[in-house]
Amino acid sequence: MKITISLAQMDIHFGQQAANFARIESFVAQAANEQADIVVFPEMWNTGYDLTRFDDIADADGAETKKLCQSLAKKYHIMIHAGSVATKRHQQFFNTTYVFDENGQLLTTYDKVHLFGLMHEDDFLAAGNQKNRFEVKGTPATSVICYDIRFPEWLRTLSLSDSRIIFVPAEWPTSRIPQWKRLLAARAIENQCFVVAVNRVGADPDNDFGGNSVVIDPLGNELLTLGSEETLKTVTIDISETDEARGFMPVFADRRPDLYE
Ligand SMILES: NC(=O)CCC(=O)C(=O)O
Repeated sequence: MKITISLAQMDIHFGQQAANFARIESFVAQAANEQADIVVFPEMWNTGYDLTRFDDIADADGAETKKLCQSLAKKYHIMIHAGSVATKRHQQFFNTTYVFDENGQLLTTYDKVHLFGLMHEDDFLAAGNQKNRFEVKGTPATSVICYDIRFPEWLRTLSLSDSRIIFVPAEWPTSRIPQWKRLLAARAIENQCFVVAVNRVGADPDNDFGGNSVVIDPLGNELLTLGSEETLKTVTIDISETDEARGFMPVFADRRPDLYE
Protein backbone atom coordinates (compact mmCIF):
# COMPACT_ATOMS: atom_id res chain seq x y z
CA MET A 1 0.00 0.00 0.00
CA LYS A 2 1.36 3.39 -1.02
CA ILE A 3 0.14 6.57 0.67
CA THR A 4 0.86 10.09 -0.55
CA ILE A 5 1.17 12.66 2.22
CA SER A 6 1.39 16.46 2.09
CA LEU A 7 3.03 18.37 4.95
CA ALA A 8 1.54 21.85 5.40
CA GLN A 9 4.35 23.63 7.25
CA MET A 10 2.49 26.86 7.95
CA ASP A 11 3.11 30.03 9.91
CA ILE A 12 0.38 30.89 12.42
CA HIS A 13 -1.21 34.28 13.14
CA PHE A 14 -0.98 34.63 16.93
CA GLY A 15 -4.44 34.52 18.49
CA GLN A 16 -6.22 35.22 15.19
CA GLN A 17 -8.43 32.23 14.54
CA ALA A 18 -10.32 33.78 11.62
CA ALA A 19 -7.07 34.67 9.83
CA ASN A 20 -5.71 31.16 10.34
CA PHE A 21 -8.96 29.56 9.20
CA ALA A 22 -8.81 31.69 6.05
CA ARG A 23 -5.37 30.33 5.17
CA ILE A 24 -5.81 26.59 5.19
CA GLU A 25 -7.84 26.17 2.00
CA SER A 26 -4.84 27.05 -0.19
CA PHE A 27 -2.77 24.31 1.49
CA VAL A 28 -5.56 21.76 1.07
CA ALA A 29 -6.03 22.75 -2.58
CA GLN A 30 -2.30 22.42 -3.29
CA ALA A 31 -2.17 19.02 -1.57
CA ALA A 32 -5.13 17.81 -3.63
CA ASN A 33 -3.44 19.13 -6.77
CA GLU A 34 -0.35 17.08 -5.84
CA GLN A 35 -2.58 13.97 -5.61
CA ALA A 36 -2.07 13.58 -1.86
CA ASP A 37 -4.24 11.12 0.08
CA ILE A 38 -3.88 13.20 3.26
CA VAL A 39 -2.67 16.68 4.21
CA VAL A 40 -1.24 17.30 7.68
CA PHE A 41 -1.19 20.58 9.64
CA PRO A 42 0.91 21.67 12.67
CA GLU A 43 -0.02 22.04 16.35
CA MET A 44 -2.58 24.64 17.55
CA TRP A 45 -2.73 26.26 14.15
CA ASN A 46 -6.01 28.06 14.93
CA THR A 47 -4.60 30.32 17.67
CA GLY A 48 -0.96 29.51 18.44
CA TYR A 49 0.03 29.65 22.11
CA ASP A 50 -2.09 32.74 22.92
CA LEU A 51 -3.04 30.89 26.11
CA THR A 52 -4.23 33.83 28.23
CA ARG A 53 -6.95 34.61 25.66
CA PHE A 54 -8.25 31.07 25.24
CA ASP A 55 -11.52 31.92 26.94
CA ASP A 56 -12.24 34.24 24.02
CA ILE A 57 -10.55 32.45 21.15
CA ALA A 58 -10.44 28.66 21.73
CA ASP A 59 -12.83 26.81 19.42
CA ALA A 60 -15.91 25.72 21.42
CA ASP A 61 -16.12 21.92 21.02
CA GLY A 62 -13.98 22.34 17.89
CA ALA A 63 -17.16 23.27 16.03
CA GLU A 64 -15.62 25.85 13.68
CA THR A 65 -12.61 23.64 12.93
CA LYS A 66 -14.82 20.64 12.21
CA LYS A 67 -17.15 22.64 9.96
CA LEU A 68 -14.25 24.07 7.93
CA CYS A 69 -12.22 20.86 7.64
CA GLN A 70 -15.24 18.72 6.83
CA SER A 71 -16.21 21.02 4.00
CA LEU A 72 -12.64 21.23 2.63
CA ALA A 73 -12.14 17.45 2.85
CA LYS A 74 -15.35 16.94 0.86
CA LYS A 75 -14.65 19.73 -1.63
CA TYR A 76 -11.12 18.47 -2.44
CA HIS A 77 -11.80 14.80 -1.70
CA ILE A 78 -8.74 14.48 0.53
CA MET A 79 -8.15 13.32 4.11
CA ILE A 80 -7.25 16.12 6.51
CA HIS A 81 -5.13 15.54 9.60
CA ALA A 82 -6.03 18.85 11.20
CA GLY A 83 -2.83 19.03 13.25
CA SER A 84 -4.22 20.25 16.51
CA VAL A 85 -6.35 23.22 17.54
CA ALA A 86 -7.11 24.99 20.81
CA THR A 87 -10.55 23.83 21.93
CA LYS A 88 -12.92 24.60 24.80
CA ARG A 89 -15.19 21.98 26.38
CA HIS A 90 -17.03 22.08 29.71
CA GLN A 91 -15.16 25.23 30.79
CA GLN A 92 -11.77 23.56 30.15
CA PHE A 93 -9.28 24.07 27.34
CA PHE A 94 -7.59 21.31 25.36
CA ASN A 95 -4.97 20.93 22.63
CA THR A 96 -7.00 18.72 20.28
CA THR A 97 -6.32 16.72 17.12
CA TYR A 98 -9.10 15.95 14.65
CA VAL A 99 -8.69 13.69 11.61
CA PHE A 100 -11.22 13.66 8.76
CA ASP A 101 -11.62 11.25 5.89
CA GLU A 102 -12.02 12.36 2.27
CA ASN A 103 -15.80 12.53 2.71
CA GLY A 104 -15.47 14.86 5.66
CA GLN A 105 -16.26 12.24 8.28
CA LEU A 106 -14.50 12.76 11.63
CA LEU A 107 -12.34 9.68 12.25
CA THR A 108 -10.69 10.50 15.55
CA THR A 109 -10.30 13.07 18.31
CA TYR A 110 -7.19 13.21 20.52
CA ASP A 111 -6.35 15.62 23.33
CA LYS A 112 -2.63 16.16 24.03
CA VAL A 113 -1.70 13.87 26.91
CA HIS A 114 1.63 15.37 28.05
CA LEU A 115 1.26 19.10 28.67
CA PHE A 116 4.41 21.16 28.08
CA GLY A 117 5.26 23.20 31.17
CA LEU A 118 8.04 25.19 29.46
CA MET A 119 5.35 26.78 27.29
CA HIS A 120 2.84 27.01 30.21
CA GLU A 121 0.35 24.54 28.83
CA ASP A 122 -0.12 23.04 32.28
CA ASP A 123 -1.25 26.45 33.62
CA PHE A 124 -4.07 26.77 31.09
CA LEU A 125 -4.96 23.42 29.51
CA ALA A 126 -6.46 20.16 30.70
CA ALA A 127 -4.60 16.99 29.67
CA GLY A 128 -6.15 14.27 27.57
CA ASN A 129 -6.28 10.70 28.80
CA GLN A 130 -7.37 8.70 25.75
CA LYS A 131 -5.59 6.76 23.02
CA ASN A 132 -6.49 7.21 19.37
CA ARG A 133 -6.41 5.00 16.32
CA PHE A 134 -7.64 5.60 12.79
CA GLU A 135 -6.95 4.34 9.29
CA VAL A 136 -5.42 5.99 6.25
CA LYS A 137 -6.39 3.98 3.14
CA GLY A 138 -6.91 0.93 5.38
CA THR A 139 -3.52 1.39 7.14
CA PRO A 140 -3.68 1.68 10.95
CA ALA A 141 -2.31 4.97 12.22
CA THR A 142 -2.15 6.98 15.42
CA SER A 143 -1.43 10.54 16.44
CA VAL A 144 0.41 12.33 19.24
CA ILE A 145 1.18 16.02 19.73
CA CYS A 146 4.64 17.63 19.97
CA TYR A 147 6.00 17.13 23.55
CA ASP A 148 4.32 13.68 23.58
CA ILE A 149 7.28 12.38 21.51
CA ARG A 150 9.51 12.62 24.59
CA PHE A 151 7.49 9.77 26.14
CA PRO A 152 8.46 6.59 24.28
CA GLU A 153 6.23 4.50 26.55
CA TRP A 154 3.19 6.43 25.31
CA LEU A 155 4.06 6.01 21.64
CA ARG A 156 4.78 2.33 22.25
CA THR A 157 1.37 1.96 23.90
CA LEU A 158 -0.25 3.50 20.83
CA SER A 159 1.90 1.43 18.45
CA LEU A 160 0.77 -1.81 20.06
CA SER A 161 -2.52 -1.40 18.20
CA ASP A 162 -0.46 -2.17 15.06
CA SER A 163 -0.08 1.44 13.94
CA ARG A 164 2.08 1.80 10.85
CA ILE A 165 2.16 5.61 10.82
CA ILE A 166 2.56 7.98 13.77
CA PHE A 167 1.52 11.58 13.03
CA VAL A 168 3.12 14.38 15.07
CA PRO A 169 1.82 17.96 14.73
CA ALA A 170 4.10 20.39 16.58
CA GLU A 171 5.09 23.90 17.61
CA TRP A 172 8.74 23.04 18.32
CA PRO A 173 11.18 25.91 18.91
CA THR A 174 14.20 26.42 16.65
CA SER A 175 16.68 26.00 19.51
CA ARG A 176 15.74 22.34 20.00
CA ILE A 177 15.45 21.22 16.35
CA PRO A 178 18.42 18.79 16.72
CA GLN A 179 16.50 17.03 19.52
CA TRP A 180 13.30 17.07 17.45
CA LYS A 181 15.04 15.17 14.64
CA ARG A 182 16.67 12.60 16.92
CA LEU A 183 13.56 11.93 19.00
CA LEU A 184 11.42 11.45 15.88
CA ALA A 185 13.97 9.08 14.29
CA ALA A 186 14.16 7.04 17.50
CA ARG A 187 10.36 6.75 17.71
CA ALA A 188 10.26 5.53 14.07
CA ILE A 189 13.02 2.96 14.56
CA GLU A 190 11.79 1.54 17.86
CA ASN A 191 8.18 1.29 16.69
CA GLN A 192 9.16 0.11 13.20
CA CYS A 193 6.74 2.52 11.58
CA PHE A 194 6.66 5.75 9.57
CA VAL A 195 6.69 9.04 11.46
CA VAL A 196 5.06 12.07 9.80
CA ALA A 197 5.90 15.20 11.79
CA VAL A 198 4.72 18.71 10.90
CA ASN A 199 6.15 21.68 12.76
CA ARG A 200 5.11 25.32 12.34
CA VAL A 201 7.40 28.12 11.21
CA GLY A 202 7.54 31.80 12.19
CA ALA A 203 7.48 33.25 15.67
CA ASP A 204 5.17 34.15 18.56
CA PRO A 205 6.00 36.61 21.40
CA ASP A 206 8.03 33.92 23.23
CA ASN A 207 9.56 31.59 20.64
CA ASP A 208 10.88 31.14 17.12
CA PHE A 209 9.69 27.93 15.51
CA GLY A 210 12.04 25.94 13.35
CA GLY A 211 10.03 24.01 10.79
CA ASN A 212 12.07 20.98 9.74
CA SER A 213 8.90 18.98 9.25
CA VAL A 214 9.93 15.49 8.31
CA VAL A 215 8.78 12.07 7.11
CA ILE A 216 10.90 9.22 8.52
CA ASP A 217 10.85 5.59 7.44
CA PRO A 218 10.89 2.55 9.81
CA LEU A 219 14.70 2.41 9.63
CA GLY A 220 15.07 6.03 10.70
CA ASN A 221 15.85 7.49 7.26
CA GLU A 222 14.45 10.91 6.42
CA LEU A 223 12.38 10.59 3.23
CA LEU A 224 11.40 14.26 3.14
CA THR A 225 12.73 17.15 5.22
CA LEU A 226 11.46 20.71 4.97
CA GLY A 227 13.44 23.87 5.76
CA SER A 228 12.39 26.76 7.98
CA GLU A 229 10.10 28.53 5.49
CA GLU A 230 6.35 28.26 5.09
CA THR A 231 5.74 25.61 2.44
CA LEU A 232 3.81 22.49 1.50
CA LYS A 233 5.67 19.41 0.26
CA THR A 234 4.43 15.98 -0.71
CA VAL A 235 5.93 12.51 -0.49
CA THR A 236 4.74 8.94 -1.10
CA ILE A 237 5.47 6.23 1.46
CA ASP A 238 5.27 2.46 0.99
CA ILE A 239 3.66 0.78 4.00
CA SER A 240 5.13 -2.61 3.06
CA GLU A 241 8.44 -1.26 4.46
CA THR A 242 6.95 -1.63 7.94
CA ASP A 243 6.30 -5.36 7.27
CA GLU A 244 9.89 -5.72 6.04
CA ALA A 245 11.33 -4.02 9.14
CA ARG A 246 9.13 -6.06 11.49
CA GLY A 247 9.83 -9.31 9.61
CA PHE A 248 13.61 -8.80 9.62
CA MET A 249 13.78 -7.88 13.32
CA PRO A 250 10.77 -9.06 15.37
CA VAL A 251 10.95 -6.39 18.06
CA PHE A 252 7.25 -6.54 18.89
CA ALA A 253 7.31 -10.34 19.27
CA ASP A 254 10.48 -10.16 21.42
CA ARG A 255 9.01 -7.76 23.97
CA ARG A 256 9.00 -8.83 27.68
CA PRO A 257 6.00 -6.91 28.99
CA ASP A 258 6.00 -9.02 32.16
CA LEU A 259 9.18 -7.13 33.18
CA TYR A 260 8.07 -3.61 32.22
CA GLU A 261 5.80 -2.66 35.13
N1 LIG B 1 4.63 22.51 21.88
C1 LIG B 1 5.39 21.61 22.48
O1 LIG B 1 4.92 20.63 23.03
C2 LIG B 1 6.87 21.88 22.43
C3 LIG B 1 7.70 20.72 22.95
C4 LIG B 1 9.16 21.06 22.96
O2 LIG B 1 9.56 22.11 22.53
C5 LIG B 1 10.11 20.08 23.50
O3 LIG B 1 11.31 20.40 23.51
O4 LIG B 1 9.69 18.99 23.94
